[in-house]
Amino acid sequence: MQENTPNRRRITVLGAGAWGTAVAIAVAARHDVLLWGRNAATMRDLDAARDNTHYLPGYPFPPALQVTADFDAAVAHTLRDAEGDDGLLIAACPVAGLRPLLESLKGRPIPNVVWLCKGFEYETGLLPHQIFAEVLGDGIASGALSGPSFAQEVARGLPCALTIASQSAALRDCVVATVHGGTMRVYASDDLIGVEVGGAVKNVMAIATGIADGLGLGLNARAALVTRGLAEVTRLGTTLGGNIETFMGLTGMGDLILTCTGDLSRNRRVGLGLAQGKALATIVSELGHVAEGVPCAKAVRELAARLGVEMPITNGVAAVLFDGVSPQELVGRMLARDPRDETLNPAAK
Ligand SMILES: NC(=O)c1ccc[n+]([C@@H]2O[C@H](COP(=O)([O-])OP(=O)(O)OC[C@H]3O[C@@H](n4cnc5c(N)ncnc54)[C@H](O)[C@@H]3O)[C@@H](O)[C@H]2O)c1
Ligand SMILES: O=P(O)(O)OC[C@H](O)CO
Repeated sequence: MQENTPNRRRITVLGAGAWGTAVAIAVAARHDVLLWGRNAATMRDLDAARDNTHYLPGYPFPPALQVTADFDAAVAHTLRDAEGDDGLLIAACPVAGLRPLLESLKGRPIPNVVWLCKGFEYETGLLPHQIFAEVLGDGIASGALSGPSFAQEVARGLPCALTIASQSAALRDCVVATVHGGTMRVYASDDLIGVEVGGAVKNVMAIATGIADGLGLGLNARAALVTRGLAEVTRLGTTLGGNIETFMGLTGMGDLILTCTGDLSRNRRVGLGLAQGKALATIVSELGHVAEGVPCAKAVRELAARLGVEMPITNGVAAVLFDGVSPQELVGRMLARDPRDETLNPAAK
């Protein structure tokens, strides 16, 4: 196997949830990593235990991973060093936290920035790269790192393939040189829209598949839902300007398959809980983690309605989450829909 030995780089991960912690553990095999979290008491616990007992218990921190609640120190860790090398700043918060996090970076001399969150902003319907542009403009090399990746498997060092999407070739090269290697493969793309839409809408499809599986509708129904879900993701993504090819890749079909079928998915577990008749508030509180598909279902329903894009599965999930429609009623509605041609944008018969 070909060895990949990148230069040692200073990396800061902003956000100490499950995914930020897993990525920090993975990159600390080859780099000097600082993991920042906003709660000082929690970060002291992590430091003492050398384990994220709150969000990702059972995966000991490697020696090159340090933790802090000091935001200034966390950002300064990635500043250009005496040799002229820039560090890498990784934003690992949920979509809801991205705007405030980026606001707190304003006016600082920051280097390359990558975000890991998957969704549309609830209030604005914006994708993460659009939030970044609104807050920090286009003078900083930035991009989305996305793809099929459960935190627990990455923290265990199991193989995983991700995509770095950015308009900046230098940023893409930097992330590939830094993160690719060992058990981690990183592919590059310039299709930010396609990559971000795939990562966002698959979470809604995972809730739908969780509902179907929880109701015992069978493997045929699951395959149909994932496939029609991919058509729906692709329809919205191409309307927004994404490249159709991207939806067949890691951040499209790849992440859709993983999240719809893997029981480690928090979004799939939301759907399973809904099928059991649990209230959304109960499911979310039992989960103890973010389920991006919940706010995303509402944001995507509104966006698709504005754009005139047909998204029946998303609309159905949003109806169960927010309008009091029961999972059983949703199944009836989906099966009663009029027939369609199996093209991307069919005319109603
Ligand atoms: N867990 C995974 O396997 C995984 C994999 C790939 C991508 N992601 C994405 O990464 C993002 C973070 O997921 P996670 O698994 O780390 O979530 P998590 O629920 O495990 O942790 C969320 C972290 O963000 C903080 N947080 C919560 N709400 C916040 C807010 N409004 N503002 C700022 N910080 C906030 C919490 O304190 C916590 O540290 C999500 O967008 C998720 O879709 C997760
Ligand atoms: O646990 P979920 O449903 O948030 O999914 C985690 C990752 O996005 C899978 O790639």
